[in-house]
Amino acid sequence: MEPILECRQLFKDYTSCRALAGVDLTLYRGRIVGLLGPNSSGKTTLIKLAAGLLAPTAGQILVAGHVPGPETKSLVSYLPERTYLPDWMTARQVICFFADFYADFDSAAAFDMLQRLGVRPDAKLKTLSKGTKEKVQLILVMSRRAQLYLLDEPIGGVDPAARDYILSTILTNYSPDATVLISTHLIGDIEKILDQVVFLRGGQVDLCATVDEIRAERGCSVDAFFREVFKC
Ligand SMILES: Nc1ncnc2c1ncn2[C@@H]1O[C@H](COP(=O)(O)OP(=O)(O)OP(=O)(O)O)[C@@H](O)[C@H]1O
Repeated sequence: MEPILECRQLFKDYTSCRALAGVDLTLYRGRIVGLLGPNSSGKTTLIKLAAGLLAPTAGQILVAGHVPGPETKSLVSYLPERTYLPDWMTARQVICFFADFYADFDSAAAFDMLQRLGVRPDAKLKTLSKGTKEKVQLILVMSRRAQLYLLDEPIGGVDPAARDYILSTILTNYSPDATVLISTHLIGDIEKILDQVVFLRGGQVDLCATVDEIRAERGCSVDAFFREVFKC
């Protein structure tokens, strides 16, 4: 099976520091993968490279066999760590905007999720709380029929009760051959939906394993294992 994401000796330097220092990683289709690591380990940088927002300093990153660029924009649905939606628009207007912009956007699914999460479609985004804006943004991203979803800290501001619905939405609302890569610090909440985890440390892959392997071989949850591995 062709990998959905491949990194070979991937380096990314900013002017002041090296964020990725030789990442080798292969992700296959049909998985939900947690991208985990302490602050500054390079998670956002890796996601931005996969989304085509940054270019590697050295090495290679491929999405479905393509260098991230115009061909991969239609394959990748990206949720940035910060909200970027225009505040003066309503949720309904941004859904219509996405439907115009992306051929693979499912407006009916988006309105359905909005209703289930109790978000009023005609409320202007600037009147919504931070957590509610995050819900709208996640709904938009997950309503595309993409092959690779890149979610950078998707539910940091969402209350714990809504998190469970959102996680089951993430689980059920994407095509079975798509892969979801989620960067998060909320490991305990998210690990129930993960198939696989990648630990980043200092811009390198420290561990790439299935959740079942961690539970069987380490005898603990991913959250407990992460705390042990990255203990300060
Ligand atoms: N635009 C930038 N210019 C300069 N340095 C940057 C820039 N973006 C990130 N960095 C640096 O690159 C390193 C990796 O940052 P990155 O945001 O990828 O880490 P992260 O694992 O996502 O962190 P966090 O968990 O805190 O969100 C850090 O040392 C950070 O300071």
